[in-house]
Amino acid sequence: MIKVAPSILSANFVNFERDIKMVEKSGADLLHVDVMDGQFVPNMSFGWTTLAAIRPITNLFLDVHLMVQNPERYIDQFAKAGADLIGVHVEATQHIHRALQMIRNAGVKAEVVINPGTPVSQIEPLLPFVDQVLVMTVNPGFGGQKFLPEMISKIQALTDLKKANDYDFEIEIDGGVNDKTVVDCYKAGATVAVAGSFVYGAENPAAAIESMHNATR
Ligand SMILES: O=C(CO)[C@H](O)[C@H](O)COP(=O)(O)O
Repeated sequence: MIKVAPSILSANFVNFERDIKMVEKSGADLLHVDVMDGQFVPNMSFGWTTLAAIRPITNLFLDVHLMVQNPERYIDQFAKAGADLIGVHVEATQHIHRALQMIRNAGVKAEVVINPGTPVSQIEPLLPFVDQVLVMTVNPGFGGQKFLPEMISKIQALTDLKKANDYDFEIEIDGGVNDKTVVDCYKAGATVAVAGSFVYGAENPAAAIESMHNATR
């Protein structure tokens, strides 16, 4: 079954501790932390000082998605703040390979992220060096958007490359994911699903997480 990563972008920002502990108790497999700089995406969220404050309050794996222009500038800070994985967008830097090397050198798992307008071919040379690929299933910047089904063929293409070359990376999806949209993504090979509004907007977040698990058994 797919691993579910609630996105704290949809949590209550003055009640992070309550909202993070709540999803931990509700069966979340990891925690997705969305960092937005107001430049790579039109929205802003928070930086590494917030991540450092989150680290001691949860045992969940911290999956940090940097929606940040030139993320190399901040990799060491996010690694020191307690990230378990750091994701960087191929569209956000001239030196994606260096950025991924910096992440691994900091002792953290490395992820490359692609926007809906970016083809898989653009990251093919990087696949031997990553622990996870994030396929954005909305244009990044905001929670609560509609899932883009055209992205399923990209998940399948990554799965095919993974099998053909015996690569070892997780495939994560992010944006508009719920217990319905997750099904075809899982069938195409997605292994981790980020869910913001579907989990935090639910009357019963534990049931929402369970429904995603059940839909992918
Ligand atoms: O990266 C993101 C936005 O850029 C969020 O993680 C994503 O949108 C999750 O929100 P939702 O599940 O409500 O679509």
